Amino acid sequence: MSAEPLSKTETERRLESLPGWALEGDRITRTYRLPSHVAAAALTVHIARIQEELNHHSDLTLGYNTVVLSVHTHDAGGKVTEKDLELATRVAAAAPAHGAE
Ligand SMILES: C[C@H](O)[C@H](O)[C@H]1CNC2=NC(N)=NC(=O)C2=N1
Repeated sequence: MSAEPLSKTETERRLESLPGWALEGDRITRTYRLPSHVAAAALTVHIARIQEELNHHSDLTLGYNTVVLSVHTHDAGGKVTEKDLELATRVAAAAPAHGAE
């Protein structure tokens, strides 16, 4: 998978198919709200497994009933690449089963 930086325009176009995800500076971000703290913790573990599988890791913050992801590609100088979008797509597919919104 390409680790070439994507343009702001291209990134925002791709995020149109990822509801709730946003481009903030040079990162893509998403806040998930969960039914409980334990549900949020379980989603965090699930995301960690996906990140290990992809060998691509976000900053992942567990709150009372939230999970916040913020990610860019270090190997591309901290810019957004296809790898970030792949991670977002995988997380977006996994989150609903946890009751995430
Ligand atoms: C050596 C290892 O493959 C690299 O450090 C991986 C690990 N996880 C990563 N995560 C992110 N977000 N960007 C990277 O460039 C990256 N590189």
